[in-house]
Amino acid sequence: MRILVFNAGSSSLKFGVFEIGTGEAHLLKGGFDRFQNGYCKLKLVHGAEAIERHMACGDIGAAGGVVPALLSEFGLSRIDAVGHRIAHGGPDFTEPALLDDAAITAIEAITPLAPLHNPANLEAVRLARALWPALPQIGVFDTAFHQTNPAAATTYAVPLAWRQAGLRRYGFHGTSHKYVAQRAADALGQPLAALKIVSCHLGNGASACAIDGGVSLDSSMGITPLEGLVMGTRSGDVDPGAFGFLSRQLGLSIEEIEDALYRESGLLALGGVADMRDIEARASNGDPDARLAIDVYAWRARKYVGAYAAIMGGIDALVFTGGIGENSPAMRARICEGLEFLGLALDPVRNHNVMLDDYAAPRIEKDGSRAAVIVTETAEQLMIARETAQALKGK
Ligand SMILES: Nc1ncnc2c1ncn2[C@@H]1O[C@H](COP(=O)(O)OP(=O)(O)O)[C@@H](O)[C@H]1O
Ligand SMILES: CC(=O)OP(=O)(O)O
Ligand SMILES: [Mg+2]
Repeated sequence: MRILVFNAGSSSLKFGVFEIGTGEAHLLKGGFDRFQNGYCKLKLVHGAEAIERHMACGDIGAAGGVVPALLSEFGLSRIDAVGHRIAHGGPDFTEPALLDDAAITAIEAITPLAPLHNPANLEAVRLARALWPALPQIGVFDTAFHQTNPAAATTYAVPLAWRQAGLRRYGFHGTSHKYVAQRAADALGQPLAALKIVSCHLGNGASACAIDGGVSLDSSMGITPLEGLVMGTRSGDVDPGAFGFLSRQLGLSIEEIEDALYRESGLLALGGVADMRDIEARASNGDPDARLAIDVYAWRARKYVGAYAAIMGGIDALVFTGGIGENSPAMRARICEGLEFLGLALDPVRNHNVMLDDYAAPRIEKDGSRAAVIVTETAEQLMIARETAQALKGK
């Protein structure tokens, strides 16, 4: 079965074409990012060929519109199904689902809980339904993997009426955390069931996940993808008392505060730009704001690694993935600083020599480090293709 996958993130649109059957083949990989002034960057991988293009697409919607032409350019216009990343599945979408009118209405209803994601995800769904009305469209949810989190992890200590209204923690990036945990187990040559893993998905959005025996135990994201780590434009953890403070001191409304926590916070607020590549370039030129942004980012991430080692009673492997986790040796080193007390020591040379591809998930801990440190590409698109094929097989 040939499956086209759309993965709209908060700063990028990724897509892939897969043949999933008795075997698995990745026929085309693509990613649009760095949207600026009506343009963006497109990276394609087709077999052994890597292609980069400068495209006249100002946003994720416009980028999606280019995909059919790319499929025909590479002779991949015949597809059998479309798989979609949907960030927030709320309480009802706990497994892959056929995206019919009723499902789309239900996902729209959750949109206020993922304002940077669900609208972009749904834009891709609408586009694909218009282009391929006869094909099944399947949604795969970021929140699904975290259903195993115990009540102790998902419960906010707030009034019962609020909890009854649906206020609870969900967790996101589940497709990625699930995939990289298995990659880590493969790299270690050990069964996933025997491992305590802390996975750090550090992209434009970022989250940490405690995975014990292959099961998600806790995620740093909450009812929305705003809680937890510092992100490109999102704050991560903030004292909820900030709402009252900002309302009294600055006269801000809840909508204004929320909007700023999603779109004007994180690296952008601290260092002036949302993209870690730019932050690192500024920091290496001595910019104190960029340096502070890196300090806060690493501190928060390290704090979650320690917390998750504590709730699992140890850590066998720390896994880095996502654009920053995969590509920034400096950030990996900063996060691992001082974690020797957990039996985790990074090897600086291995950390700097990481080369990633579909097959490599290198170990970068020092010889003798009790806990492993592993870097791996994530493969949300592949996971979505697998789950789409699986869902359709059951039909
Ligand atoms: N070589 C690199 N060094 C540091 N950061 C990088 C590098 N390449 C990508 N990144 C960062 O990865 C982040 C985007 O991650 P990605 O996983 O692609 O995003 P999304 O959450 O939209 O899927 C950006 O902050 C970007 O700067
Ligand atoms: C949930 C989330 O933050 O996703 P992304 O990293 O793609 O923005
Ligand atoms: Mg992403």
